[in-house]
Amino acid sequence: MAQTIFVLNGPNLNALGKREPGIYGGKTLKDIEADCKSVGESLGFVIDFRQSNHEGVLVDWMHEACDTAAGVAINPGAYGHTSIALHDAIRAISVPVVEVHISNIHAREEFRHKSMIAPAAKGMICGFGPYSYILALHALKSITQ
Ligand SMILES: O=C(O)[C@@H]1C=C(O)[C@@H](O)[C@H](O)C1
Repeated sequence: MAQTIFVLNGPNLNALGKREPGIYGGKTLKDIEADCKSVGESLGFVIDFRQSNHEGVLVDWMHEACDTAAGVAINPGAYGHTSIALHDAIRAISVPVVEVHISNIHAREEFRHKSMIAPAAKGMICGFGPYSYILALHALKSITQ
């Protein structure tokens, strides 16, 4: 039976492809979704790929994942640096969560260096471009056997 993995995306990630391509690359979120679904299938996962610009929606999806998914990969966007609500949502659920960032947040502006959710997550992958998502799927495979 294939396991479902939620891949959640936060604010402004719907603009990938147009948004600062020098930092985030030229792939659209649709391109990344296709990559995740293809690799996910090879790992025995069904990928439920979603994006919202709204913090509370992401919190609601985190709770939903607890009931219906084996794990979560989340690129929280800027909410990664600010959201106690997402931190608490991750602590509230029993499935593993991997934080993903396309860019290396530690090599950027100071305000991006801190993650509010990494301490609650299983781990974080950042800086490998869109491939960061693929690495997160492999990480989830290794801990959801
Ligand atoms: O690299 C990324 O995917 C993250 C995406 C964003 O939208 C930023 O607010 C984060 O600071 C970095």
